[in-house]
Amino acid sequence: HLPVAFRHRLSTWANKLASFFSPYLHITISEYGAERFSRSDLFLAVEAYLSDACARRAHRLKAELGKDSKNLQVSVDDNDEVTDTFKGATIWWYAAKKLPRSQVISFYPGQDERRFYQVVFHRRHRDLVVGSYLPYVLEEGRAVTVRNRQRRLFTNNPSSSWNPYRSGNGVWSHVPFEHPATFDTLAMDPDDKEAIVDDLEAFREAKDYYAKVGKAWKRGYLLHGPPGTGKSTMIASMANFLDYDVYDLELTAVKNNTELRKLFIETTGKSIIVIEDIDCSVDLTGKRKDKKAQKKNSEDEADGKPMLSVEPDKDDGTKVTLSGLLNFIDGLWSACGGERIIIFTTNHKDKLDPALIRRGRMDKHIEMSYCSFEAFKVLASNYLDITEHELFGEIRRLLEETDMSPADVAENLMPMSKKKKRDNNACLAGLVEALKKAKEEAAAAKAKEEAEAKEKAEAEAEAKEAMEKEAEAKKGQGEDQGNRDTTSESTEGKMSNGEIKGSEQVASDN
Ligand SMILES: Nc1ncnc2c1ncn2[C@@H]1O[C@H](COP(=O)(O)OP(=O)(O)OP(=O)(O)O)[C@@H](O)[C@H]1O
Ligand SMILES: [Mg+2]
Repeated sequence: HLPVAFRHRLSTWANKLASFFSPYLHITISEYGAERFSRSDLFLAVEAYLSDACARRAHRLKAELGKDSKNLQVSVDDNDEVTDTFKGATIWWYAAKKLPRSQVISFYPGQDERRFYQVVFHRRHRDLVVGSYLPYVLEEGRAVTVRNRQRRLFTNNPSSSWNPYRSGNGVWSHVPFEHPATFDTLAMDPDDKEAIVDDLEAFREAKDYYAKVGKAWKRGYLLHGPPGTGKSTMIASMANFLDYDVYDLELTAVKNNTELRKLFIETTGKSIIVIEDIDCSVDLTGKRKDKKAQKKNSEDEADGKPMLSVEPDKDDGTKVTLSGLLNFIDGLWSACGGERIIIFTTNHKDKLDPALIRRGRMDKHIEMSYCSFEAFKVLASNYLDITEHELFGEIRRLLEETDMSPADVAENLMPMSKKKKRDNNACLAGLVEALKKAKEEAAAAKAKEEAEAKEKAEAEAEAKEAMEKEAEAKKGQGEDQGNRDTTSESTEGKMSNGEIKGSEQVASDN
């Protein structure tokens, strides 16, 4: 029943009086910061910190299955107090919530309440708390969040459905990342594998080093090799090893370079950005694009309309260009955030533009090749739990002679039959059979190819012979003519002489 102004004044006096007698200071950290739309980073960090470090000391807890979390999150319940100590100072935390005074009926119950944490400490610890304790809480809380989060696999939405005001309609959508591949299950040469693991580990810890040498904290890998040799599996293993999110970028759904840049900006740190089958997904020939632009230019001129500036490399809003992609990986924008790994996969490394895969863009080129014996041993121990067998010798010999992808080898080691019990001998014998068959097929294909080549060569030789004959006939005619007209030396005759010489040489070479 008091007027508002008077009420405010009263509460200010009350606070003043309290602070005169009490030596304690309060800092409030509310859920929604200055930007009303997103939850404050500090609040989330405090929540994570308290649930990790101090929840054991609280009496009232609440358990929730966080949205992006793989396990239960226990945190301090509202209106409870927890105590923390930091460098000898005691700090009290309170969780509380404020209900809005407005009388508006909300569609989403609970949406309107504002939760906040309050940290209370003695006046003499002010500098300590503000200067070191709160930053420490922020850092710890972030680390806890990263540890507890469910890793995610993102894919880009088509730009027609981008809507920044609706959650779930951002530029990326995601599902939990649950690929079980690890470096232990990945079959490849052990030395190569170790080198890759080493490289990844070095990258993860190299924040300061990258800063020192003045490079953006990112690294590019190019995985190349025939189908079924484990390129996608390698990406999953890397993500699991590093504990990173994966952004699977579908280039065909990206309309232009601007969109590509936006997608990049929306990725977070600690992530792997993947473009699979880079040679197939988009036309990256810069030259053809130039031609198109030129054609467009000339059409514009033909219309007689005033021409707007059309630079050859300018993004005309229809396509991702090579230069756009180069900038995506290595331009100024690529330094936003950090701790990103960019991976391209391809079946044909030679089809890629050298600029795209130069060091600095794709720092490490990893070749995934057909199954070697070493790789086979990994598969055998994974699938059959064996490290030795009498058939290994034969398999080694066959693998050296035949190209078989790890995917095919794995398929042979995994008989999918519920009735039959898995029998190692049968599996390995089956693999030997398959290898023999593959070898025969390869030999047959080679023989066929050779026969075709031979046929072709023969046909060519025949054609040449025919040409030779024709030329000779012509020469004969020319000589006849020369005899008739001895005064003028025909240049044609010279040329045909030359031709004959040339073809004679080719024939003799053959
Ligand atoms: N090196 C490997 N180690 C373990 N498993 C493998 C390996 N290579 C292939 N596989 C098995 O074969 C399947 C196909 O492999 P993957 O998808 O990684 O091949 P890829 O190289 O990405 O092929 P593509 O070029 O066609 O995309 C996987 O499910 C995996 O189980
Ligand atoms: Mg693949």
